Amino acid sequence: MSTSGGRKLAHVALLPSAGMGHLTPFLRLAALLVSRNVQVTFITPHPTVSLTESRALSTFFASFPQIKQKQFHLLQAEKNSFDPFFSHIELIKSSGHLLPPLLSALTPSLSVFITDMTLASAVIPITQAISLPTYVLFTSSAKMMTLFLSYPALAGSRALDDVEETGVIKIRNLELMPKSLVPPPLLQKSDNFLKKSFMEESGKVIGSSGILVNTFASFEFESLGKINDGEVLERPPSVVAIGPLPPYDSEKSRLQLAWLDDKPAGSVLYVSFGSRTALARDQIRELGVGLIKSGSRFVWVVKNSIVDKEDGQELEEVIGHELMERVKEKGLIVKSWVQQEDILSHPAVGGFLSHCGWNSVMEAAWNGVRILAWPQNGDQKVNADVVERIGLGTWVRSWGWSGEMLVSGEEIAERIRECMGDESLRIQTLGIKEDARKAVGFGGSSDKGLTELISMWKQF
Ligand SMILES: O=c1ccn([C@@H]2O[C@H](COP(=O)(O)OP(=O)(O)O[C@H]3O[C@H](CO)[C@@H](O)[C@H](O)[C@H]3O)[C@@H](O)[C@H]2O)c(=O)[nH]1
Repeated sequence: MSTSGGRKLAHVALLPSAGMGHLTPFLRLAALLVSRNVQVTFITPHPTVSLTESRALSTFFASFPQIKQKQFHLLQAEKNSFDPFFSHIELIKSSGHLLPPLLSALTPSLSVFITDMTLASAVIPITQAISLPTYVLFTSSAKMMTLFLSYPALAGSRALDDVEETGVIKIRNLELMPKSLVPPPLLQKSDNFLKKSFMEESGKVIGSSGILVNTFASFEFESLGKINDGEVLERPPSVVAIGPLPPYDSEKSRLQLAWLDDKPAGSVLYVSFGSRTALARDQIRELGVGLIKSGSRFVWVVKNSIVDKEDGQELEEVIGHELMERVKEKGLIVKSWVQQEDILSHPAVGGFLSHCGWNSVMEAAWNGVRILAWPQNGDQKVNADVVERIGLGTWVRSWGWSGEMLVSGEEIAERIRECMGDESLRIQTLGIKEDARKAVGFGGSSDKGLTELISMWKQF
């Protein structure tokens, strides 16, 4: 705790997990806290997995000199998972014992620590040992949180065995969750990273001082209400919706937008599957065919490998010469990192073909851009379900999980036409944008939630 003009300031340290899907909400939260007169120390696991993460960190610290950066040098470890981001999460966790000296060297002493839900089991025992109140930032939806918090209990009962027969999961007093929404690794008998992570982290998150979640009350009213009313766990930690976490100024580059500038309002479809999802080569090509046949204008971000450092191929090699030429007639196609916020906030952009990574969902809500959902992995079907129910977009459930089927260009084109031509969806998404802005605006639900937390932290 420190003082400014005689008033107490809270001092908060943040420790994010691996990948832009986890780093971005932590950076946005740090920026938001600074704007609320909170002193922030940002702990950066070093090295990062992707170049994009290290670039985002450099830009961030250059823009926020008042935020103290502390590098957390990770142990050298063998990669033991097929997914580099999962390996890195393991590495951060196994380096956890290096945190105490780093934390005790921080001045003034910390009021609160905030970490990611994927790191809770390594961090919370350490921070509890030094009586440091620790919160978890849940970077996915509140609906996904219902599954996350109840998973150990489900795994300990017959619920997961019965799912093959019943086709649904029953989480205490909640509406039944169809098996088709649940990430398949969570239902496998064999051990895997996600299952292990849900088992280990969930219990520790339950013992945290509270959970912050990047969503807002009117968007996920039911899930938030059920968690806080004790209908998921008998005694849940308090869950506070603080989203959508707004982008900070230096996230905007305004570099790539010339192509969009002369396009009619709402006429362009933005196509991206987030920071770590590469479609199979044949699916990428069918998607290209679909985009052309849809007749829509588009900006398409092609991703060919999970980690950017490993992608040495040229765009033309990935999508083929002929398709490349045809695509150029109607669209802008890129194979590098784009500033998604620049694109989604551009008036020409009216639709988003998205995998429904939760940050992308919140960014679409923030900008009032309708989603055509094409979830691929993990939490993304649960998120797509939220999107569809609230009226932010449409979802073709039959497209399945990544790699389950090859979705034809013809089918993709038809769905794009439907989504982009849906006037009522356009109007609904504008209403959601208003609600999103209200939630974080002065006196809004997320604003109030964060304000209350900060005043409590000042007392710690
Ligand atoms: O070229 C790009 C690609 C992505 N982004 C940004 O990167 C973030 C990506 O996050 P998200 O949309 O959530 O997707 P993933 O990168 O796939 O995120 C991972 O983390 C999320 C949060 O836990 C989960 O919901 C996802 O399923 C998981 O894959 C967003 O802020 C995007 O705006 C860009 O700015 N430019």
